[in-house]
Amino acid sequence: MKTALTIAGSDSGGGAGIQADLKAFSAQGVYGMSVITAVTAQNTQEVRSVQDIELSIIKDQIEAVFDDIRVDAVKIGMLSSAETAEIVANSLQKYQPKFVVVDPVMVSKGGHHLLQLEAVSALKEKIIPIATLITPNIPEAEVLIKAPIHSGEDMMEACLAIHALGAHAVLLKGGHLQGDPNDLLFDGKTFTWLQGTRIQTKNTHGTGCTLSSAIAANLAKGASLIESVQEAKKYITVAITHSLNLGNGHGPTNHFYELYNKANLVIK
Ligand SMILES: Nc1ncnc2c1ncn2[C@@H]1O[C@H](COP(=O)(O)OP(=O)(O)OP(=O)(O)O)[C@@H](O)[C@H]1O
Ligand SMILES: Cc1ncc(COP(=O)(O)O)c(N)n1
Repeated sequence: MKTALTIAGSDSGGGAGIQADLKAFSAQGVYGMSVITAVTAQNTQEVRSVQDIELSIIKDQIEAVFDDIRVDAVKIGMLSSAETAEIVANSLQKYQPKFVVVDPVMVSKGGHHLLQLEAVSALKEKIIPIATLITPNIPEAEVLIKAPIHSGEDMMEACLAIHALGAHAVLLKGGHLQGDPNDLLFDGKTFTWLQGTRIQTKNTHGTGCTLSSAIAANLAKGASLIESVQEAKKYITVAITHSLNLGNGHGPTNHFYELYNKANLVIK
């Protein structure tokens, strides 16, 4: 069985972070493992508090996994602090995983900072250069390139600028722009648009976590970058279509694998 490792924060509400990542790995038929960087006390409405995990424990978790178990792909989510970003980058240096998908998580749907502002430069300098693929949403990309993004043309410019920071490929998610959520993939040579159809729901907690984990799972299974992104876009679209009305805020997406396997959806 292929394997994937998520390095991310825990969401007690189960909709985002490590919990979403492991659900997505399982639904994709990949064995999931986790390194927890921070514990959040969170539900569908808010992040109440955050406890960063001690740096030595983060390093130990990474080493415990890699020293014993084959890791076919890594996904990185919430990093919280500059120190955590650095210890993750330095620890991965030793093991050189083949695929590293980075979801540059910055702010929760409820507006809570999940990456300290002063940690953005560590993300740029330490983590982006080791990314096979980085998957920012529009606000995250705006922080990375320090420029506003309003149109498809702006999205293309942003992909080029983020690629220049050292990521091998960029998937810029268009969900935060008006209209249909079309995402743009740049692999260093070619631009590919992934067309979406906007689903009218408030239950989109953890969509970015789910998408990036589904991409990592497909890379682990040996799919190409474009195939992995298309399969993951299909997965997140089905997961949002059947999202769950749990809690009073942004409910979670639905990882029930039978829905996905039965869905006759083609992403172009
Ligand atoms: N309402 C929607 N209907 C269909 N697809 C959507 C919708 N909202 C987002 N998407 C898609 O879901 C994926 C995740 O994008 P999004 O922009 O929501 O990420 P994100 O903001 O990083 O998510 P999060 O911060 O909740 O983890 C993208 O492929 C995006 O196009
Ligand atoms: C631990 C953790 N990781 C990531 C997110 C982002 O998800 P969202 O933007 O849907 O709040 C989150 N809320 N919590």
